[in-house]
Amino acid sequence: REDNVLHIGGIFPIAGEGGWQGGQACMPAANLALEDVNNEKNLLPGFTLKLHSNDSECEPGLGAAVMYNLLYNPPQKLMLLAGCSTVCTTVAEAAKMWNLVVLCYGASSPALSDRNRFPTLFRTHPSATVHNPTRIKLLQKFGWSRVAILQQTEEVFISTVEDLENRCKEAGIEIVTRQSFLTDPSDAVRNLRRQDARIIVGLFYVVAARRVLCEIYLNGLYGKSYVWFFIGWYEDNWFEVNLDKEGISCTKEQMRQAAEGHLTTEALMWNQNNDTTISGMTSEDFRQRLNRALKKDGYDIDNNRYPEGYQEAPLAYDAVWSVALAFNKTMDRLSKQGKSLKNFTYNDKEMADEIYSAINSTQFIGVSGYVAFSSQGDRIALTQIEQVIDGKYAKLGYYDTQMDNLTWHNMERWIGGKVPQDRTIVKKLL
Ligand SMILES: CC1(C)CO[C@@H](CC(=O)O)CN1
Repeated sequence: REDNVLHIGGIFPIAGEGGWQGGQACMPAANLALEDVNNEKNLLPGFTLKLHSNDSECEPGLGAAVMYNLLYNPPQKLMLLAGCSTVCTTVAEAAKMWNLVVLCYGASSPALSDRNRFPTLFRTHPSATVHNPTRIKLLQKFGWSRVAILQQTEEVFISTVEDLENRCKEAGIEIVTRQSFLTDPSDAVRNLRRQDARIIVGLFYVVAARRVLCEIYLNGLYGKSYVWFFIGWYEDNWFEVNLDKEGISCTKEQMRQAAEGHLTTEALMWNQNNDTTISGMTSEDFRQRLNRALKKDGYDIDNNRYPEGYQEAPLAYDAVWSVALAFNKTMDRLSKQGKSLKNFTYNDKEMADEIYSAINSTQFIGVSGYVAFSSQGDRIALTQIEQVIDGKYAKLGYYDTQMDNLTWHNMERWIGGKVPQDRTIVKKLL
């Protein structure tokens, strides 16, 4: 029935070039979740959740236009889903004027962890700072107290490095130098060599990573005396592809040599164990269903032709479940006051606060793992550590920051057969 529908808005980055077109897989994932929550008989009984979506192309201006269209065209929306850090920043900063919760399934920018600027923002996508406690844990595990930082001057990496520097200070780890570059890393890498950097944390997008790796090779900053920390969400063979297209002067073999042994950290986005999640599926069941849906959309999954955002699809699926569970909780509370969500209007602050507190306390086992939000609305997530061994990524372990628990498989391999030192050891001549 038309009047028993709860409407939400969805802003997905699909077309366009700049940024992350993750809506290609995240929108189908969100639609699968809508199907599932609406089939869940004891969830929002008597009501149907409906998603009204449009494409932001990961452009904040277009994202704002999509938001206004969703808000100024009936039916009344109860909250907004959005992806891309730039779009979420714009939408979440404006949404408070309509008392709307914004749930971001694809936004990693640390700047979004700010309740003053974004009072109604929640995200199922962890902040990029989630890597930092893991980096510190690994530095401590291998006894490295002298590190260098190499970063690309992009907002997300600038704020991540600030968080990392604070954590290094707290842990008594010296940052011997912090080098940054916009597009050409050659000077920055040469400066690392001059400062005798041995343990280096690198923060850059994947195209810049290939340029850095070739400079590492040319400057000899690789092998048994060096350890590099890279970001783990590049594609697995990132250091062997696009070399001609991007004008990389190193050969595939040289890139492999430079890449051997580096460590990576990344947030876990797919539930790692065989948990039966709140949807009744395991994450592998979800993968099969998503693949079928994407094949229907024309993606040649069997030949590894994945849409962008495949990695983050569980975050979009769980975002819709978060909304349904929060609305369910809110409906129960409101019915005791003789009210209903279907009467929500944009200036109903009380009802907006009910929705906010319901989502704030939402926790469940999803296909992306345990879903819960910090007081800043950030996703609480596990991180995974890998190392390139013989040219392939091997899983070294996982870190649960909340519990300070490192699960380690003792698989790591060092080129020199022992843990590299974080500085040149000058032997005292007797
Ligand atoms: C892990 C990544 C690729 C980080 O950027 C996110 C997009 C964004 O923050 O704009 C999507 N997920």
